[in-house]
Amino acid sequence: IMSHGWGYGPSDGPVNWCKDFPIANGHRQSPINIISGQASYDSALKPLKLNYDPSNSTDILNNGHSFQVGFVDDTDSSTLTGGPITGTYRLKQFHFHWGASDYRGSEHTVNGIKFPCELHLVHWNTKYLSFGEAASHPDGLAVVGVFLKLGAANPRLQKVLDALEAIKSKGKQTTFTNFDAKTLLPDSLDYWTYNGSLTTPPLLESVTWIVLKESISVSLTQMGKFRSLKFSGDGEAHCCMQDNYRPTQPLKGRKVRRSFK
Ligand SMILES: NS(=O)(=O)c1ccc(C(=O)N2CCc3cc(O)c(O)cc3[C@H]2c2ccccc2)cc1
Ligand SMILES: [Zn+2]
Repeated sequence: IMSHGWGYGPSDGPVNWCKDFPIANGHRQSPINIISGQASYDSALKPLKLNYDPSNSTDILNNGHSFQVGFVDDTDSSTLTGGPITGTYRLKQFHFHWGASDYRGSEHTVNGIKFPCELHLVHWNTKYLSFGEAASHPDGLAVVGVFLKLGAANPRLQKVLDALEAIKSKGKQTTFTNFDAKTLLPDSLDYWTYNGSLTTPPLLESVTWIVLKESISVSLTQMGKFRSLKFSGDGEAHCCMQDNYRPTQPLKGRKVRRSFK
């Protein structure tokens, strides 16, 4: 895990990231507030194609600022194609951002509305040799964002949440195989898209964001499971993993397109 030095607390949080990562004040930073009435329909946008092979999931890791489920990405077996992107992007990992309360936690917002949680499925452009290489190019990454909305318990989340018992603190990792990430997606793949960045340091401006209009459900109890994780490592002062989201950033003239009428 990269040396942190950054976090979501009062001294190492988003307002201070610009000191070590000046690109924080760049022209294509994420997340943003999506104003639905200002997103223009683009008939040239293709449907999203997500082909995920469940046998590619490998592990689940508490990296000290979220937890992520990793995938083997040495072949084109779990890919994103179509949508606003050209070429083939490989699934590398998915992770979440969430709040300390049910009224915040998502990174993107819609008409100023915050959701309690947001899922990010991270893909990298196979025209580059690796994720790390792709991350330094403007068309290197594509992240699919899915909002989680309070409601009935989501059975498809349960396998992920049950695995959290084993990775409570920073640096903990356990095997996590045969997980079909496609089961986390809503029925509709209608989306908004815009050019942005990683929402965590190094905040690289290399992400084509694809934010789904339809949300998936999460229950209060399931939200409690997210919040049972720790930012801190074993033996360190206990620090609940919550509010691990970056606030929305200025649009700076960017256009948000939508794939749906
Ligand atoms: N929220 S997000 O914009 O969707 C996002 C996507 C990918 C990543 C990511 O996979 N990595 C690799 C692991 C990692 C670990 C860190 O401690 C860290 O500070 C950043 C990351 C990022 C990362 C992406 C690109 C280059 C270096 C690191 C992070 C966030
Ligand atoms: Zn993220």
